[in-house]
Amino acid sequence: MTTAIKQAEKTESIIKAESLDVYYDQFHALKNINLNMKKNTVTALIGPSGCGKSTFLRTLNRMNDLVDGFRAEGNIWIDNYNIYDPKTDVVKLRRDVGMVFQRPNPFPMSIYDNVAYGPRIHGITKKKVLDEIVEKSLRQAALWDDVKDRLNSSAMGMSGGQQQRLVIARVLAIEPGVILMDEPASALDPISTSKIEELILELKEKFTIVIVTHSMQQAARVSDDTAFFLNGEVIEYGNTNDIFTRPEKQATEDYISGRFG
Ligand SMILES: Nc1ncnc2c1ncn2[C@@H]1O[C@H](COP(=O)(O)OP(=O)(O)OP(=O)(O)O)[C@@H](O)[C@H]1O
Repeated sequence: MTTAIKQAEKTESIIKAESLDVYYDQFHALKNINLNMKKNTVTALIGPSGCGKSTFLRTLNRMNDLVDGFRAEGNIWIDNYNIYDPKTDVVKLRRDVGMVFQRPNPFPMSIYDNVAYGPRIHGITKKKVLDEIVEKSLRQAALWDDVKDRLNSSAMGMSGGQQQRLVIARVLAIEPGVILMDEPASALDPISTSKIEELILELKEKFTIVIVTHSMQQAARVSDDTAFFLNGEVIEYGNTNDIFTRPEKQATEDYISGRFG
């Protein structure tokens, strides 16, 4: 394969929102969103509270379907399929598009069983295969060395930062292409936060990541592209370095310099 082709593959867009409008009953929560995210990149969604970041993130694996009064118009393409097509297999979508929440939410079971949970649900029963998946996922989540001698201990005995990396390992075990993260480090101490940030940078080699964050420093450290949301609209979207050093819109500049939000 030539370098040019590899490069083209790397920059191919994997997530595309086209004229997306979202409503909660009469409330117009997202207005004409158009974003085009490339494979193996990290996109940060920033903006003040209530501007629609989480709503947008949750439309990417149809988590909002469960919310009363939710309605989406427009299209979201992930890996060339329209996820709002009525024929979409939502179970498969959620396997392809994993999600990590603000508070670590390990299941009350062993470390091993947390990671093996998804593969088991998807029909994998052979111990040897599960062992391999568990080890690989824990290694990818930079947790293997911490826990390899206590795989059968309860996940509830881990620190908050370890629990969040375990949750990431649980997501990785089902081999998604895309990982959504909703403020994944906001409940963690600074050391655990920097471990999660390092992990994000490693994971983007294999996955495409979309992260909601309230930390401008975090967005600047981990993301390639940034979308600035305000009142349900994307005000500015582009290369993170450009957005942070020479934003085109006054509102973006005001937000990133801490003048509101
Ligand atoms: N289930 C819901 N029903 C009705 N309105 C909702 C619902 N979820 C969110 N909203 C509204 O949609 C708007 C966007 O909310 P959203 O949670 O997406 O914002 P956000 O930018 O992620 O905020 P934060 O940074 O505080 O998490 C807000 O006005 C919120 O009140």
